[in-house]
Amino acid sequence: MEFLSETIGKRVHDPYVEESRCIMIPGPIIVGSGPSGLATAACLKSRDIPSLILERSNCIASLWQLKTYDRLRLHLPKHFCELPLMPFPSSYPTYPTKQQFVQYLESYAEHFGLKPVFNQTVEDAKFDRRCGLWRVRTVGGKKEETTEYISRWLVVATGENAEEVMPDIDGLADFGGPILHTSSYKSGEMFKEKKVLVVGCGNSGMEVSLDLCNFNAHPSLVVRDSVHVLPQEMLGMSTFGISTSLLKWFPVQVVDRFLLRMSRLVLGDTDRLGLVRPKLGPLERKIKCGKTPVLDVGTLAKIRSGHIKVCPELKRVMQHSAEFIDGRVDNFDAIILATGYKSNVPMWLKGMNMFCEKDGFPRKPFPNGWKGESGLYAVGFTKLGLLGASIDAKKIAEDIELQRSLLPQMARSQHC
Ligand SMILES: Cc1cc2nc3c(=O)[nH]c(=O)nc-3n(C[C@H](O)[C@H](O)[C@H](O)COP(=O)(O)OP(=O)(O)OC[C@H]3O[C@@H](n4cnc5c(N)ncnc54)[C@H](O)[C@@H]3O)c2cc1C
Ligand SMILES: NC(=O)C1=CN([C@@H]2O[C@H](COP(=O)(O)OP(=O)(O)OC[C@H]3O[C@@H](n4cnc5c(N)ncnc54)[C@H](OP(=O)(O)O)[C@@H]3O)[C@@H](O)[C@H]2O)C=CC1
Ligand SMILES: O=C(O)C(=O)Cc1c[nH]c2ccccc12
Repeated sequence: MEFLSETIGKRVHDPYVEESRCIMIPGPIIVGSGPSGLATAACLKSRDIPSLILERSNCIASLWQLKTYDRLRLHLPKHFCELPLMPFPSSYPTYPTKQQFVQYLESYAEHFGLKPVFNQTVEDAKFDRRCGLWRVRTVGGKKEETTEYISRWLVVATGENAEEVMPDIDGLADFGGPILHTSSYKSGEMFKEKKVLVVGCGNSGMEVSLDLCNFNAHPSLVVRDSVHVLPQEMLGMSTFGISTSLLKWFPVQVVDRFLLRMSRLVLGDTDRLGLVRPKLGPLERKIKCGKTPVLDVGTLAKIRSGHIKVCPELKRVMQHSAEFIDGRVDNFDAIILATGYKSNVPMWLKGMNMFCEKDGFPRKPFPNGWKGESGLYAVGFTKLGLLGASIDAKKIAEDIELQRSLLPQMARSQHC
């Protein structure tokens, strides 16, 4: 098996070998080498099942390595974020830094011998009913060539954050200063003393605003609607940990009432700061609408002290300023779009009912979204972060092992 995957690896990387155009894969094809893809490949490997990971970028965990800011830390305690079969080093702090998390993922890939094929963007994946196989077409490599990979199983691990959401704001194209999405923001270094408009108040908008303050920039945060802000910890424990424990015993509405009462005690009345709370509670809203509550890591204090201004919805943007729906106009030097991300599955996975065309998520909600038909799987679309990805990965590996054991011996040894 090892030998075969190596041969395949060579063929894939060798642009002069004729067969590299169409490659039969002995195990599942996994699209995406983020935490979800790596976790699935590791769980498969632990069951002696080889897999091939296709990754559009040139490294593992590209979201974490290329699209996040320097000061990012995990905002859930580390034991909720570790991948299956390998814990975080005990020397890591409760909330590891981005660099530590990436180092952990690098060690994880090395430990399980995972070698994704980089620079391979999956542009099309179809199930060929005539032969019962998946045909996955990629573009990439030095010569931007097309390759077709063929397998019995396809694991979608492209993530909930595959593409940036770019908002349609009147006049944005006329703005004279820099406009960047949070996925390109590294630090506030280049914004010292500048007035920066941050559009969007999810965790990214909140944390980027705080980072800007720490670099002596002057951020204004657009809160167009409502938002739940919770303390990262309460009663000396993580809010996320308390929530998951309580959810085992109480209905979500009861847990939400408790969280809101505690938040009020720890953070005070956030409505007074312009951060109006939604009608649905924080966990119920996360489950029903996929909106992650903000875990406060210091932004509220900066709003309270006036270092971060809160603004209502934007009406329009002009060359050096912005107008808000309350009629207020203010000057800005730069705009940061903290407007979130979306799935890209509908762009490349064709003809399968498992994913919703509109939002690119599995139609069945957690815990049932991981398995589709014809050997199709989804990992990391649970809206439960890394914890959800680990749960999916384990189930997928177990299921593929079962499916494989049902194949006739001949087909198994021929890997198709
Ligand atoms: C700033 C930020 C902080 C976060 N912090 C936390 C946290 O503390 N805890 C937590 O649990 N979750 C957190 N999350 C949620 C995040 O979704 C997970 O941490 C995790 O990255 C999900 O892993 P994934 O593998 O599913 O997706 P990703 O990490 O997005 O990996 C998907 C991979 O698929 C590749 N890909 C996409 N499309 C294609 C294609 N067509 N062809 C080939 N490859 C493709 C991408 O390049 C990428 O490498 C955070 C998210 C962000 C944006
Ligand atoms: N430390 C950590 O662990 C961090 C984790 N994350 C995670 O990464 C994921 C992505 O987070 P994030 O990037 O914040 O994205 P989110 O989708 O969570 O938030 C996007 C925000 O942008 C707002 N928005 C969208 N369009 C507009 C518009 N036209 N005008 C004004 N506001 C707009 C949304 O408002 P509305 O709600 O009204 O649609 C929402 O508040 C989340 O799961 C988050 O938890 C992010 C940063 C740090
Ligand atoms: O950080 C994220 O994006 C996650 O999805 C994990 C997460 C952070 N805070 C939460 C609150 C409720 C459920 C999941 C999360």
